[in-house]
Formats: sequence, C-alpha cells, structure tokens
Amino acid sequence: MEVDHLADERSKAQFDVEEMKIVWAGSRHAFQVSDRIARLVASDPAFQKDHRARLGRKELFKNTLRKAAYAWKRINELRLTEEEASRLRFFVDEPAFTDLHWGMFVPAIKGQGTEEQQQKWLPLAHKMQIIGCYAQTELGHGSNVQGLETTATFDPQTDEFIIHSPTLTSSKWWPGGLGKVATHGVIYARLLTNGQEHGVHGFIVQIRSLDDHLPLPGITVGDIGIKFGSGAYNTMDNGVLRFDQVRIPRNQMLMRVSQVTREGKVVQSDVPRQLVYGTMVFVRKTIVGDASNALSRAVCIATRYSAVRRQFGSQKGGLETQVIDYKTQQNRLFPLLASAYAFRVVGEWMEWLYTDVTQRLKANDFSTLPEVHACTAGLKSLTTSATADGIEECRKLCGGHGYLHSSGLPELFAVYVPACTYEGDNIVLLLQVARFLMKTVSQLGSGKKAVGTTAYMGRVEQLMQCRCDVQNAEDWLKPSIVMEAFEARATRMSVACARNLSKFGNQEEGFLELSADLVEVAVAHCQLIVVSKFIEKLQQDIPGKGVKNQLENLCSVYALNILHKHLGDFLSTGCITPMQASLANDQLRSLYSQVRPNAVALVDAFNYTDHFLSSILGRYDGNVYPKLYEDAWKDPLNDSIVPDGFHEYVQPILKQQLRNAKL
Ligand SMILES: CC/C=C\C/C=C\C/C=C\C/C=C\CC/C=C/C(=O)SCCNC(=O)CCNC(=O)[C@H](O)C(C)(C)COP(=O)(O)OP(=O)(O)OC[C@H]1O[C@@H](n2cnc3c(N)ncnc32)[C@H](O)[C@@H]1OP(=O)(O)O
Ligand SMILES: Cc1cc2nc3c(=O)[nH]c(=O)nc-3n(C[C@H](O)[C@H](O)[C@H](O)COP(=O)(O)OP(=O)(O)OC[C@H]3O[C@@H](n4cnc5c(N)ncnc54)[C@H](O)[C@@H]3O)c2cc1C
Repeated sequence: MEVDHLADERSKAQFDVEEMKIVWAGSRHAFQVSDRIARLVASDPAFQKDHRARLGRKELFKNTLRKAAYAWKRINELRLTEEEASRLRFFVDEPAFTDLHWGMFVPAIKGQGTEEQQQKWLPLAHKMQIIGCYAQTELGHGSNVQGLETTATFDPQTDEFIIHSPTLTSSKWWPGGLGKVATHGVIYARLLTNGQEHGVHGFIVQIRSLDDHLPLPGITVGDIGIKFGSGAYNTMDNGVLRFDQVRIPRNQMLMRVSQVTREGKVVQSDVPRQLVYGTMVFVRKTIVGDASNALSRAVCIATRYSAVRRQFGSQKGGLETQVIDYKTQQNRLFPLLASAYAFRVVGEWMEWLYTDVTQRLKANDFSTLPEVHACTAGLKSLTTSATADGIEECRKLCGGHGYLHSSGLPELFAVYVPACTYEGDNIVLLLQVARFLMKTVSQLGSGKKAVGTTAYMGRVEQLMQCRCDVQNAEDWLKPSIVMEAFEARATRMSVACARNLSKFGNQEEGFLELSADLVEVAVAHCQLIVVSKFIEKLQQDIPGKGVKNQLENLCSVYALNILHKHLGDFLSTGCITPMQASLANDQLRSLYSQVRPNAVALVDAFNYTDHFLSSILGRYDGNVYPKLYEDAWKDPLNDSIVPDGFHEYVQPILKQQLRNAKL
C-alpha cells in the first residue's frame, strides 16, 4: 500500500487546493488540458527522462530526436489542438529543435512576413515539411543587433539577394536547432541595395537539402559544442553557420516592415522599423510566464523536502524538527513560493498585454509598442534573474541531497540559467527599460501623459513628497500603502537619475557613466509592475474556500520581502522610515506563520506529476529516503563491485605501498 508521508501536511491546508489549481492554470479549461496532457506524457514510457544524465552527447541528442518525432506522431494521431500540442512539448520537458521551430521561426514569419509570404511558408512549417530556426546572433555580436555583419546584397540582374558572411565574427553562432536539424532559418543580415545600407532585416534561407539533409552549396554549418551542465541543454543543437555568397530569391526577405522592389528600391511600410525585433518581444513575454514554471518546480521540490527533512530539536527521544519550521528556512523559501505565484500573475497579464498590442498593430496603432518593449524586456530580465537565483537557493535549501542529480535541481538550474542571457542579456534589457523611463521622466513637464505601467509617474509631485502612513505592522497589509511606497521609490529613483543625467553635456556619456544606477531604477520599476499586477489580480472575484486569502498572504510576502531586500532604496529616498521598515519585517514574520500550514498544499496546487518534477526529494508522497537509497544502486558505477580501472590504476599503488611497508 502506498503511504503518503505528507498527508499530515496536506490535512493542515486552510484553502481549497482544487480551486487553487484552477487559479494557477489560468482557467478551468487550461487546468483540464494541462492535467490531461501531463498524465498522458507521464504514463508513456517513451517519454522517460530519468536516464538522461548518463548518456553521452551523441546518444543524448539521438534520444531527443526520437522523443521529438514520437511527440509529433502522438500530436497527429490524437489530433491535438495547438494548445494541447504546446502543453505536450512542455511536459516532455526536453529542450529540442522544435522549441525554436514553433517558438521563433513560425512567429518570425507570422510577425514579419507579408500575407503572401505567410501563405507560402506557414503551411510548410505547420506540417513540419520544413524545420526552421532563428539565426540572429553571431560570433562577434549578440546584444548589439545593429552590429551584425552578415550581409544580404540585392542583385538586380538576377532578382536575388546574396547572403554572405564576410568575416569570421559574422558566423551565426548560437541559434538553437541550427546545428544539426534545421532545414531553413530566418537569418538576420544587413540589407544592401544599390550600394546603400538599410539596416538589419530577416531573410528566409534554406540551409540543408530536403532530400539528403546535406548543407546547400555555399553553406558551412555545425554544432557549437557542449554547453553548461551534463545532459541539460545539450539536447539542443545550438549551431554555427557561414554563408559564401548564397543566393536566395528576392521574395524571401521578410517584407512586412520594408520592401525591396524589382529595381532594388527600398520602400518602408507604415509600420515602425522596430517590428523587425518583434519576435524577441513575443518570446520575452513567453519567457516571463515560463519563469513561474521553472521557479514553481524548484519551490515544489524544496517545500516538500523541507517538510520531510528533520534536523535537531528532538525532545525526549521524540521526532526532530521539520526543517520547514525553522524561521530561516521560511525566510528563504516562502518569498520564492510567493515569487512563483507573482510571476504566474504577471505572466498572465503579459499575455493580455501582447494580445492587446497585436490587435493595435493590426489596426495601425503603434502607440503602445515602446511600453510593451520596455515591459517585456524588463520583466524578462527581472523574472529570469530571480528564477535562476531561486533555483540555486532551492538546491541549498535541500542541503546535501539537493546536490544529487536525482533531486532534479542541478539539471533544472543548468537548463534554466541561460534564460538570463538568451533573448537579451538581462543587464542590456534593463538598460532598455531605463532609457524608456528616462524618456518618460523628461516628457513629464511637456504635458505628454504617462500611460500604462508608467501612469504613476503622472503623480510625480505627490509621489516626490508623500509620507508613508504605516503606524503598526498590520498597516503593511494594505494594498494602497504598499503601492504608494513602491511607486514613490520608483519615481524618486527615476527622478534622481534623470537629474544626474541632465548634469552631463552629452546624454549618451551620462547614460554610460550612470548605467549601474539606471539598472537599479529599472529594477525598481519592474518590481512595482509585479506588485501592482498581483494587487490588481486580488481585486477580482476569486472563488474557492480560502483561496483569495492565501493569494493575499503571498502577495504581501512578495512585496514585503522585496522591500526588505531593497531597504537601502526605500530608506535613502525617504519613502519609509527605519521604524516602518522594522514593522514591515514584523509583518513578514507573521505572514510566514500563516503560510507555513499551507505550504505543501500551495505547491500541490501547481499540479505537477512526479514524472515532470523528476525529483526524488519532491515526490508527491514524500517517500524520500527509501527511494534515494534505491536510486543510488542504479548508478552504473554500482554495476560491478570492483570498478573498471581499479586493477589497472589503483591496485598497483596499493601494492607498491604494501611492498614499501614490508621493506
Ligand atoms: C523559442 C522559445 C519559445 C518559447 C519560450 C518559452 C520558454 C523559454 C524556454 C526556452 C527558450 C528556448 C530557447 C531560447 C532561444 C533564444 C533565442 C535568442 O536568444 S534570439 C536572439 C535574441 N537577441 C537579443 O535579444 C539581442 C538583444 N538586443 C536587442 O534586443 C537590441 O539590439 C537592443 C534592445 C539592445 C537595442 O539596440 P540599440 O542598438 O540600442 O537600439 P536600436 O537602434 O536597435 O533600437 C532603437 C529603438 O528601438 C527600440 N527597440 C529596441 N528593441 C525593440 C523591440 N524588441 N521592440 C520594440 N522596440 C524596440 C528602442 O527602445 C529604441 O527606441 P527609441 O528610438 O528610443 O524610441
Ligand atoms: C542557450 C542559448 C540559446 C540561444 N539561442 C539563440 C537562438 O536561437 N538564436 C539566436 O540568434 N541567438 C541565440 N542565443 C544568443 C543570445 O541571444 C545572446 O547570447 C544574447 O543575446 C547575449 O548576447 P551576447 O552573447 O552578445 O552577450 P554580450 O553582449 O557579449 O554580453 C557580455 C557582457 O557584456 C555586457 N554588455 C553588453 N552590452 C552592454 C552594454 N551596452 N552595456 C552594459 N553592458 C553590456 C553584458 O551585460 C554581459 O555581461 C542563445 C544563447 C544561449 C546562451
């Protein structure tokens, strides 16, 4: 009979876990789809993944190809919808070329291709008759997109573009799926016509033959080599690609933003040039939602294990203390639990924001594009940095056992941590947010209304002077008080930076000199967005016994923990007093006591299967020790009692020692 070692923990929950599962999934429908597909994947031995770390690169990669092909077969056999197929790929939980095909190649064509181009290429991509990648980054330039060196020169004689890599540093470097699988790519290159340059644009280029998969003439392509962590992201074939005067028809330049005529004239559409960067906006918003997936997964493991693990405190031979009951453990774990929920909420809002901007763009309203760029860039940066740090903290929260591969945490960290770099280095992205904020501040006096997530700056005079109204710890539970403190902090930091910037004769020089401060301003603004979206969510009707109350606690934990971690900002800008900071800490401690009995149920609400979690420490039933013990014996080193190499290398040393001893 299966024993639930966490049953006692589950019985303490003060809310309806089933209803919380629906809040987490986003809707009843989303929950049902997720739940069904997660079970489907978990019950299919073809999707087994616990042996990954023991495979060499070639075997690992072949295994990924097999899984991706099998997943595609099941998607077709079961006639899964787009939503179901995407959930299936998510639960298969193995980075693969398909991520880039569906996640970037298809969106790039949708976002930057004309109607005609979409009609030609999308059906081929949707049926996977071609497999695409997104090839922007080069060996010499990633962040600086304007610095890309690959050229696309229009040849009016043949009505073609010549794609060329003029230098070593112009080699495409990093694109996922490119190394070994992609047949096509959206390639970013500088457009040259009639001897003039017209900036970076996307081009659909065939890379490999559809008959024998060999590179087409003029193309050199391969994998860039092993990446961080064994197994982990090495299931992906990140690639290198060089072009030697490769010709493509003129109609393979993605022409929604600019067109090149038969004569080689460049005609700009009425859409902003920045739409060439649109795929990055799309993926960044997806990455925000994905941060909550990765963080919740780590937190689920650390919470369940912290309830199982006992150390010290035994009274008269009784049970020792569960480590989750130590305040230090709570102080490290519960803010991460709260962040997972906060990022879920902000990820949901991001979906709304993206849908909104897409509709506006269709109607030729480009007004919200700068703000959407700032939000996606900033929140991508904030959530991925916090998640990468959070996963590592969860590993430490699990003590020594967290370092075992079977805890699920090392692989999760290795797969996740590049999120701080891909789709824009997190610092580079925060500097984009800072530019947007400085622009907003500089326009405040000109009568231009601050809108959307910067609307609070419209109240700059009030926010520069307001005094925090906290008199006792419970006051920190009031959303209006928290909001004002965060708005005042972000405004005061922005205004101070703008004033410092204005002291420089040259704005760009000032921006470089003050960039470390500007990053902090951007972080303050992004944290405010997360807090405000969480608070907004709580203004909705949320059904289910105790569900709203739990979310309120988590929202307060998120906000007050940020306040504590960034106390320097709040105090130095005079937004709160030292006494009020101390009251915030009192309140935080009290909130931890309220979260404690609900902690295991709050992670159950993520509804993760044991297959997906892939962690002995995070098992649903909490049966950790027997399974850890059992798992150790499965290691190939334990296949034989005396290891290979012992007689060859170790025994001679021992024998030498014995001989020496006898002498
Ligand atoms: C595929 C994954 C699918 C789903 C994801 C789900 C889960 C995640 C799991 C796995 C992920 C798997 C794989 C990861 C795949 C990774 C792919 C990549 O990394 S692709 C490459 C990404 N590269 C970058 O992000 C480069 C970063 N650099 C830039 O974005 C820009 O160059 C930069 C923002 C730094 C701007 O450069 P700059 O030269 O300073 O300015 P520029 O002249 O270019 O722009 C001026 C003007 O434009 C505005 N602007 C800039 N970017 C955008 C934009 N994206 N949208 C709208 N507007 C933009 C900028 O603010 C400025 O405006 P103003 O003139 O000031 O008004
Ligand atoms: C796993 C993975 C998958 C990827 N997949 C793809 C893909 O599918 N397609 C693709 O095209 N690309 C892909 N990339 C590339 C990725 O987008 C770039 O690596 C990323 O944009 C960062 O650029 P970079 O490597 O040039 O970093 P750099 O810009 O060289 O960063 C190095 C350091 O310089 C700092 N820095 C740079 N510029 C500034 C500045 N202006 N001010 C202050 N500091 C600065 C950064 O903060 C960082 O600390 C992938 C990368 C990884 C790791």
